[in-house]
Amino acid sequence: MLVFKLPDSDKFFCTDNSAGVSLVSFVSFDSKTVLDFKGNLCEISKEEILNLNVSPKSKSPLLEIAKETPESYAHKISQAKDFIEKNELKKLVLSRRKLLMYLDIDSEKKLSLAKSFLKFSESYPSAFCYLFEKNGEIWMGGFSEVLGKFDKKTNIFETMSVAGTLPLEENWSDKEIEEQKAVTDYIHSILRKFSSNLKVSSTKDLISGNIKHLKTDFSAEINSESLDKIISELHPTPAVCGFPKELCAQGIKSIEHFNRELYAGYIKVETEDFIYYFVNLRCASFFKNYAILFAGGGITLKSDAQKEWTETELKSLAIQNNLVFI
Ligand SMILES: C=C(O[C@@H]1C=C(C(=O)O)C=C[C@H]1O)C(=O)O
Repeated sequence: MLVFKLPDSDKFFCTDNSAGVSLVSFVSFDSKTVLDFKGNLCEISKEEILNLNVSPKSKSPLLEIAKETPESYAHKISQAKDFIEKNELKKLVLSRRKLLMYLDIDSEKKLSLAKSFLKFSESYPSAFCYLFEKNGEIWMGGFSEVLGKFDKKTNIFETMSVAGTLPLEENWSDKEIEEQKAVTDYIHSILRKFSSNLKVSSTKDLISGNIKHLKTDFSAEINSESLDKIISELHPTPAVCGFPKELCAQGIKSIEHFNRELYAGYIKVETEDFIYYFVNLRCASFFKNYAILFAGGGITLKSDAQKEWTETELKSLAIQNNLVFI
């Protein structure tokens, strides 16, 4: 079962499981896992979504997940800074998992994932939002960061550099500006190999609920045969990993000590006119009595551990604030 909504659209879609095509695929952060959803895309109403029976069955081994605290995260941030210094990097994106026990919230009520998905979709109209259940796993997520959007008719490829995070009322500092520039420079260096007419926008604010990011848009005419290569070169961008990517992915693994799974991977969606690749952020996996929320942020030598913790707390509220218990 999969339901999703495209950015700036109020229509919901599902896949009909028919054999042959797979128009939606989830690719993990390390690109090793690909979850294909079979069938054509069909519109689905809110009423039909509410009738879906999506309830987590499995209990994941809770004890394996050490509880992250501001102190333990500060220690990881200092390890990330050592790694940045030693390897002369611009940034490294560190993340954490937040455990949310439903029973702690309200023991009388039950989580409704269908209602939560609809509320989440309403709260983030410009985001790609999804909810799926496959092979006993349930994930929900959504964000407006696009790794790629390819127009099949015009061969125009669009992408964006999104990084830097602050609460809405705060002003940008050099830390966020440098952090986002590292992503912009990286995307630029790849796209210019594939297109001679690359257009780059000015940098603007991207508002996402209670926080904002810096965003630069790219547009380029490409050869359709280059599409897969462009995506594999772009992913993971320094918005979710770092540069050079293999070294940074190794550093992240040794500091974070968990498998990111689908978090910070991407979701490929093919429609009649476009092929989209959405960055899988602001997401969570759901179990019988708790959810694991994933959130991270770019670390530079200028990072303040307390602010980085707050950033992950604010990011995890995208999911947390939209959970509906009935
Ligand atoms: C890593 C995440 O977000 C990414 C990292 C950002 C940052 O470092 O400021 C901002 C937006 C996203 O590109 C996340 O939401 O977990």
